Amino acid sequence: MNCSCLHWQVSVSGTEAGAVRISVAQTTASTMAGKIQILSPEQREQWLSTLHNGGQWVEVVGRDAIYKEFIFKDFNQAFGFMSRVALQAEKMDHHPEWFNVYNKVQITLSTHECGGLSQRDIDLANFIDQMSVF
Ligand SMILES: C[C@H](O)[C@H](O)[C@H]1CNC2=NC(N)=NC(=O)C2=N1
Repeated sequence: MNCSCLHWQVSVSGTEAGAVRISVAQTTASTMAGKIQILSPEQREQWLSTLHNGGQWVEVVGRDAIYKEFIFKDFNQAFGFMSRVALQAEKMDHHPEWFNVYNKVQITLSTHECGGLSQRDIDLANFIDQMSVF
């Protein structure tokens, strides 16, 4: 399996009565080196409430993702912004879910690999915010 967010530690031990005890515990993603980790509640709260977040990314209800709407002067500006974001997304191998009508761009970020928010979403969100002001 390629998803690395949930890790289950299964241990099997004998009991005095001869039965087998199986205990299952969820371990933290941070024990798995090199895999993308889902953000902790503290990390997401910290980012969502800091100035790095232009203040307008919001958590999606019912899904572990963040969302923001951008309004530009016209389609030309909106599409220029999308082009810059697209190039960076491809470089990062991390792509937004987005919707565009004329001067409006709605963006949702989440990480498929772990089924939720990761540092990659925060990094891409920070880049997107930088690209939205010109
Ligand atoms: C197979 C490919 O590497 C993955 O699907 C990449 C591409 N773009 C991606 N984009 C996003 N948002 N999350 C991912 O986990 C992701 N993974």
